[in-house]
Amino acid sequence: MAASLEKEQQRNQVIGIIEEEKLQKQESKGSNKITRTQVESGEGEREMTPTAANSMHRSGSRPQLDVSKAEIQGNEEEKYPTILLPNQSDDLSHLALDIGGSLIKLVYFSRHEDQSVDDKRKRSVKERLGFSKGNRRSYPILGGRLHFVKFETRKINECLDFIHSKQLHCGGLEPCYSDGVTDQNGIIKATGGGAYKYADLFKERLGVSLDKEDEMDCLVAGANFLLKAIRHEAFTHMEGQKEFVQIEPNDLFPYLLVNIGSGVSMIKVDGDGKFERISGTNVGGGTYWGLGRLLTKCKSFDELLELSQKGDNRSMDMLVGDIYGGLDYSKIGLSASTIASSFGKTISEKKELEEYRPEDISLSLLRMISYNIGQIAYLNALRFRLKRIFFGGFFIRGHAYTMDTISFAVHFWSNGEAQAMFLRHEGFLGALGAFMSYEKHGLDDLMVHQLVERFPMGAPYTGGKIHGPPLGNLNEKASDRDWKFLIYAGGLISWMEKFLRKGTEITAPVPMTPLAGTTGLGGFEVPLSKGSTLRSDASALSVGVLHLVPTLEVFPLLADPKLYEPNTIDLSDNNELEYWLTILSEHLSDLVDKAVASEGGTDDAKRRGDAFARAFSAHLARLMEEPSAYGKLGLANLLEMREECLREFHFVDAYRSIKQRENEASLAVLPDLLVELDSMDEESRLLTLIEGVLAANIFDWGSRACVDLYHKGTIIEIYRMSRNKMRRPWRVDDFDDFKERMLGTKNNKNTRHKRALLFVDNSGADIVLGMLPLARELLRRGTEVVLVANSLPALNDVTAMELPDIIAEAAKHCDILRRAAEVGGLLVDAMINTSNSSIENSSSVPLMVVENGCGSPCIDLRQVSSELAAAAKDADLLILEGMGRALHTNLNARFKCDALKVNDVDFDFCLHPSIASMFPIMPTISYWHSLSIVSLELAMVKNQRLAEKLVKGDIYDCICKYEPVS
Ligand SMILES: Nc1ncnc2c1ncn2[C@@H]1O[C@H](COP(=O)(O)OP(=O)(O)OP(=O)(O)O)[C@@H](O)[C@H]1O
Ligand SMILES: CC(C)(CO)[C@@H](O)C(=O)NCCC(=O)O
Ligand SMILES: [Mn+2]
Repeated sequence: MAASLEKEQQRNQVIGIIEEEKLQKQESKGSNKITRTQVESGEGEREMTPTAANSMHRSGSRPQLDVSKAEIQGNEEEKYPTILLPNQSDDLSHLALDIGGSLIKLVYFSRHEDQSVDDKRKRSVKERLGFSKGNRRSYPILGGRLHFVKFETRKINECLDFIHSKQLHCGGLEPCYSDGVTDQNGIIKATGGGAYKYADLFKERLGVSLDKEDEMDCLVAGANFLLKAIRHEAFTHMEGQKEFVQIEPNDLFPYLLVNIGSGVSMIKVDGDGKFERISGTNVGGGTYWGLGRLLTKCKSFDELLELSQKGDNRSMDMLVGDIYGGLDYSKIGLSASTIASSFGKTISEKKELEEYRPEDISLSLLRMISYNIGQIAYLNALRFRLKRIFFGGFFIRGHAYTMDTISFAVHFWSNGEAQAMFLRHEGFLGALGAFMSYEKHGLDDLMVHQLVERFPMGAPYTGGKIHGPPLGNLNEKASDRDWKFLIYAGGLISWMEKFLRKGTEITAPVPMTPLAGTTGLGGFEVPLSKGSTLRSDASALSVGVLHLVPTLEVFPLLADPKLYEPNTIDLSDNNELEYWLTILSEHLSDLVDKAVASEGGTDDAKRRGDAFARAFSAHLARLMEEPSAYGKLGLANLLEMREECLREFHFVDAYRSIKQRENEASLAVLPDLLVELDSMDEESRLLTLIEGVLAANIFDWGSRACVDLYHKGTIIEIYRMSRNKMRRPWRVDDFDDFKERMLGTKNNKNTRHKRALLFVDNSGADIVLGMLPLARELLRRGTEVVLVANSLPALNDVTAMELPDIIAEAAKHCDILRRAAEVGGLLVDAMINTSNSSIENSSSVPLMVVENGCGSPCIDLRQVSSELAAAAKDADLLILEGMGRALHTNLNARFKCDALKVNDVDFDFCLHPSIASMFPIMPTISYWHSLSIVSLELAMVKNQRLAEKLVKGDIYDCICKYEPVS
């Protein structure tokens, strides 16, 4: 009863919105009242320019934004003011379809509320730094997520159910009434033959019209978008080796696009919207699947492909050797193992179909078709002198052997001149292109740094909504079947329940990469069937959800964003990967304990903790088997995945209570520390401050060795112990040079820095006793300080949200901090003692807090928050603290201003050979000299065995490295 009442209310709301919008439209026809808003939002174009040739067609086809009550936010004089759409549903979704002969591909967009609240801190930062988000566009930016899903065309009903269950056909407005009531959002972009064939079915079942977009247009638009906007979208695949390539957007054209769907289209692409379909072949994916099904009685495409992995085509194919009595035909370059005639061997034998192994049939067929397509592609590339060939379409299905075969053909016939490349979103080109044909999505001018790809780590849907593929896909093949189950169960059974049931079945997935030896001159060897099972559906996990975050920006102080590589460690080295995967898996149980405790240790929390552990281990196992399963992976991505996985299992902040406890304990001793510091002269104070940063950075819950320490002593004991160990000279000790830059020499007083950005790391002692006192020193010297902290929790890192309270507490004991925080607008709410007796100079530089835009212990400076980007504009000193931000990432980053990197190096994360080796042999990073960069490396080594072995030092050794401008 209650439910139906609620439904009715919602329905009235929806109708209310629609009615209101109609009203607004009528109004706008009669007067110019809201035209500005309309023009800015893109909606106005339709109303204002009815004469434009195709405006009728195009405007009608666009899912509409609800612009009722729209108002300009912020300054009217701004060139591109942000428009607030109070009535626009946050869940506005757009859906586009590519309905092919074999598969239906869906790309849909879901908008998610900006989780960060627009709090006082944010507003004051905005005021002070003078920026407003989203000033790049003249219409509201659609931040949200792009999801990729596919269904078999023969099971179109499942697709319709899916769309219906998620209300994708009506812009995500909930609830949507397809039974008779069709709202104005009932138009969906669609491409592929099915856009024609199934138009009536969509109308009938969902009440929507399909707006047809040309298939070739869409393929090209999708490919161009992916190649320009997604980092490492393309890769080569030769002899089992996958290598990601980054192509410069201005060096992309011309190329040949070969889309291997049911049939094959070959398109010469010369630019955006500039292309020609130069060829095609009817021998394609449909041929393999169709013939294969008839010949092997396989029930699914994957089953057929899986069979091929155990096949030996020599029983089917006639080889050169079969014809030449075992000899090569070397005169024309054919080895005995070259296939002379696919399936040719079967003519000379008196065997019936049943007497052949289905495995061999499948392999023979796969090779015949892949090789043929590769060869035709090559010939067409030759016709137009195209060097690059990109292969898309779901025939490829991320299957190593298929890609190797195609690559071999291209390489062999072109003598290495042409290169075959594959796309991670292989089969979604057309659907993406259709999606992009909605105007004013702004998708076409989204830039690389505004897209973040995330893999659903275990939670197929949260809050009752499906966000990604179901869990079963981790090692289950029947993805489509699962979808159905989940849709119907959606809301009734939580995904967690399902996971817990499924969890026991999750095992390390089986590899599908045949290793070396697949190809050889003039022919192929039999694939090494290392694994007998085919990996779960490629689209399920090889392609993540694309998060569109229009507010992300490239950190403006990067010397050269093109050369910037955040990850210090290259995980494409298998030993590295193995080392880090092991570390993460060893940390897991400890992390789960923390996570469960953070949620009060309830039964529910325990179950989720258990599920999280299983999901994350499964991902680690998967990566161990197939390192490039998630595209090009850096350590930063790996660490972020862990945090994301926690969040998916609803662990908002696993270290919450630890952080709180440590903050309190540290704040309690802060006054004493400040008194101690104030009694020192400038020089010893600076040294003590740097020691303090190093010592306090010992509180790192990412490190095993440190975690063990915490069980043995109080925070303050450990901190004191840590500081007492700071005996100089440190293992590497350039402190004096740094001091000179800060304090100058007797004859030469150095100028102060204008603004320092301090990238802070952990909560507790690290921030309170380490970084805050350092910030205070800079403030005292007249340098503005911006504390840069995480947007979301990660390990025990302090977040931007938490900082104002910590600062307010600290400010109670310190006038310098208090004034600066006041000026920086951080103390609006805080109840602090306002007696300003002893400080004579009332003009203070501000202390500010900005969020960095990420939720991981590492930071990719190509994708930072607009706050940080704005704060960076006037900064002339950078201090990067902690191993995540200054070591795992950004160790090699080059900046446009002075940079000070403060790392502690701890056992688990940092003393891996690759990193440790950077410290004893400092010249390896000597190229810093060539830039105007001042950097200081401060490191503490926290493992005896490794310290001895690798740095020839002792546990808790410190490294302080400073490089002055040359
Ligand atoms: N789960 C699957 N079910 C069916 N076919 C699959 C599957 N996975 C991969 N394939 C292969 O992918 C092909 C379809 O690829 P794709 O979706 O790119 O083409 P399509 O759009 O359906 O076809 P066309 O563009 O020719 O109309 C199939 O013919 C088959 O070879
Ligand atoms: C007919 C299409 C374009 C449908 O996607 C595709 O299946 C295809 O390109 N087939 C090959 C037709 C040919 O050029 O021989
Ligand atoms: Mn197609």
